[in-house]
Amino acid sequence: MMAQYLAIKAEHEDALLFYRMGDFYELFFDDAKAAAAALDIALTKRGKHLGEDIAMCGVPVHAAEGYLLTLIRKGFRVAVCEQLEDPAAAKKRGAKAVVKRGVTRLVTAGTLTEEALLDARAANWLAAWAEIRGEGALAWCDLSTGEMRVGAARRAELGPLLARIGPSEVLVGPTAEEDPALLDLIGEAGAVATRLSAAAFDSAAAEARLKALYRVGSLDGFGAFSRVETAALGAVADYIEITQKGALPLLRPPLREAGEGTMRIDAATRRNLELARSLSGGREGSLLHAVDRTRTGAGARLLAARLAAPSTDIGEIAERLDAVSFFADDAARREAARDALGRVPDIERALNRLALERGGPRDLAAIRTGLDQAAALAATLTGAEAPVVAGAAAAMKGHETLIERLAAALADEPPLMARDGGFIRAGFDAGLDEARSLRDEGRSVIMALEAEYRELSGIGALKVRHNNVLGYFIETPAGHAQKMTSAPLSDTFIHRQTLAGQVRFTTAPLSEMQSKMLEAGGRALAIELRLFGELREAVIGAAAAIAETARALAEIDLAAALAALAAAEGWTRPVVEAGRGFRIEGGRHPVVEQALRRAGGDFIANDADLSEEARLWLLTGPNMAGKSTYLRQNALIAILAQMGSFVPAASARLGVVDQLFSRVGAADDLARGRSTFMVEMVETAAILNQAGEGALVILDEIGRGTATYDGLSIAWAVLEHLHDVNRCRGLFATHYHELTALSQRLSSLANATMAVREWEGEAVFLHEVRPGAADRSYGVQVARLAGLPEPVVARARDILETLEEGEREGGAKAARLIDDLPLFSARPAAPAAPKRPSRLETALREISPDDLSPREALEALYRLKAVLDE
Ligand SMILES: Nc1ncnc2c1ncn2[C@@H]1O[C@H](COP(=O)(O)OP(=O)(O)OP(=O)(O)O)[C@@H](O)[C@H]1O
Repeated sequence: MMAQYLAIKAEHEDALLFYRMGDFYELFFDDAKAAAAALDIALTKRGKHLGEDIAMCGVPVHAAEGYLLTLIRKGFRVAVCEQLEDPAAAKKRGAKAVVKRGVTRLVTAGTLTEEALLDARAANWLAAWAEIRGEGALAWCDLSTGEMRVGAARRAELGPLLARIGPSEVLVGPTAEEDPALLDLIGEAGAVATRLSAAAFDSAAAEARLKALYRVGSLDGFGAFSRVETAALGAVADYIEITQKGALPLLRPPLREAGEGTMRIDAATRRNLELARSLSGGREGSLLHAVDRTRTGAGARLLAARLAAPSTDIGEIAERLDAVSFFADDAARREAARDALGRVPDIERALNRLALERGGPRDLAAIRTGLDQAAALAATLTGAEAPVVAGAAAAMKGHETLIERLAAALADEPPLMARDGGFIRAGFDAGLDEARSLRDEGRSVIMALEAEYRELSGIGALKVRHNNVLGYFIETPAGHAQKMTSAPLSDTFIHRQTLAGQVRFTTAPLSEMQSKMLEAGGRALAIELRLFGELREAVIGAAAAIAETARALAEIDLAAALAALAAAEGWTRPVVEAGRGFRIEGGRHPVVEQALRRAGGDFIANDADLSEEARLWLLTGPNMAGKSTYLRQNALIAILAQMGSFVPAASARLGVVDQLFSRVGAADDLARGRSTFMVEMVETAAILNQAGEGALVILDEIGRGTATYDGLSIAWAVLEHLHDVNRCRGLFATHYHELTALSQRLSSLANATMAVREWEGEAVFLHEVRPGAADRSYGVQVARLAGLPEPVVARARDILETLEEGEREGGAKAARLIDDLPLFSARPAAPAAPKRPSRLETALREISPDDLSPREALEALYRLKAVLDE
């Protein structure tokens, strides 16, 4: 057995080998050590190999999925090695024959399909990056839903593309070893990199692989792909072959995605705007989380995809908005649709599990229920004019025959696994009904035998029981053993087993009945499995139409969810048009607004108008006044509008934004050995080099990470460049008030500020954006609010006053003033500061209590009191 193990393991060096032994998957050697540590399970020993103990650990087969998931999440790959024959068959070959085994599947992060291993509301992408002589292409595929995409991309575009897609696993060629920058990009996107051989990326071999994968004779029907695109697709196909061991998924034809057509948003901007994840890494706090009202997993996945890639096609955006309007205008239809959607299972994933021969009766039932609900839903959408809704409604119909067949065949609540049987409805198949009734009659015959044997033996405690080892048997308390094993009863009862308290027997009629039942049960299961296969074939035969229906359901779910969101949150339909307008009235930040509401606060709405004379806004204002929130809300409104959603504003009219950049003076990126300021500058450089006229740029306190004058100079030059060269729309928040003077020189730069009211020496933030420049920063007030010790606040206030005075009176004076600042006199409040004793203290010290008579003591007390009252 060890020889067999080692041979199989040698073919799967880079994966943990789950070696099936009966009811367990066992792991050996280093695999066992790694898995025991990762899963926190016991590490044991089993025999010796080359004189050393063999480390071993195991997981029960019925609970394997949970362990698999933990291992995959921790970055492992797992080869699942099954027993390919019945152990009894091996025994027939000889007592020492080893059961045949083979790897039936390689489980990796990008190739999961099981419901339990997947997040229902997120896609699971497997991507492949191919490069041929300087040209690159990325292919990406979701095995669980059958989606396949490909797009040419330059190396510089790969980061943003990976950030948008968020794959779990990226396949790369062998040269990636010498390409740490590529591996970094993949790591940053949160994916594991898997290296394949150069042959996997061979574009000529790729064609043959793709033909086999799609079961087509020619790829022409899919459109023309470049060599490098074909290579990337081929690598995905190769990996599917390796990991699925021959099971063919139901992939849709590869969809070509050119970079055009979607808003370009790089990884830093996505992080910054917290589109799919908050800065702390979770879903909570992200835009996606705040806007997700979908009722189905497929709807949630579509929402995530749209939010990750807002459109730049005005017609497409308008059509999507029409669909949302349709549901926004008709609350009754919306709620009816959402109710129906709540009952729709994940058809897409069920379909693909069936195709990969990993599906069970429950997946068939999911298709039955899903198609049935889809037809009912389509009936409520009649007369819809919005083309997206009308198109979806049409795609949701036409499955009557299949629904009827599945409904007639399947039990209402079928089991997960086909091999458990019991999922075909009674009355569907005469042969099955007959086998089942034979099996069930057997049970009543056996129960009748029990009564008969009780009478025969005169033992009232005699019982007929069943277990998996003996099958049916007769059991009596041990006290009756003598009687049962002597004549005349021993003629009927054949001894099987003696336990501490009981003795077990069988009889000829019982064994005979049992084998009849076994045979009938086996026949029933075989019939069920045959029917399962037929139903599965029928479903696979209609796969393309079912997939269409699934997509239509997701589309309706998304439109109805966005409409529900708009109705609940008071959002309005935006206008997205050609040109470079950007006019928002009463805009709000969706995430901050919801958080404030939960805390019982109100969000103050603000306008923005980046029309031609004021393309760039320079926003000054105190800390905590709401600058960052305002900047981001405008970017988020553009994203929402272009993904086809209503927006949190009283009105919004936007010229299409084709690139979006957002930067904040970043946090240290120590892991990559870069300082805050370096990161900030690298990212700013990317914007200045890339932003075109259709871009929207959001810069929050760029330049703050260095010395004041360096920072100011950089911010100044960046602003000029954005204004004169990039000529894009933008919002620029800064603490450098000096920059406000630029608005006189730069024709399209406007100053705006956050309104603050001073009240009893404290700053009250009104969160209102107004034209003009801030007069001061209120940093010291904020520091005080934050609980800085009072002496530090007082000292800061002194220094600030001195510096401001210095600034008014010129540089040389300022320097002198700083020299003059009474550094030590500013510490009077510090507890350790030396003080001159007061008169009362002096008087107290002069008293020596031991030398005083009671009367003198009283007089001293009067004296002290007098000093105090002086
Ligand atoms: N429009 C608004 N209405 C109500 N509250 C708001 C609004 N904008 C911001 N706030 C509140 O003010 C807090 C601070 O906002 P924000 O971080 O945007 O300030 P900031 O000016 O960028 O501060 P800093 O300069 O310190 O980064 C937010 O957490 C939010 O609770």
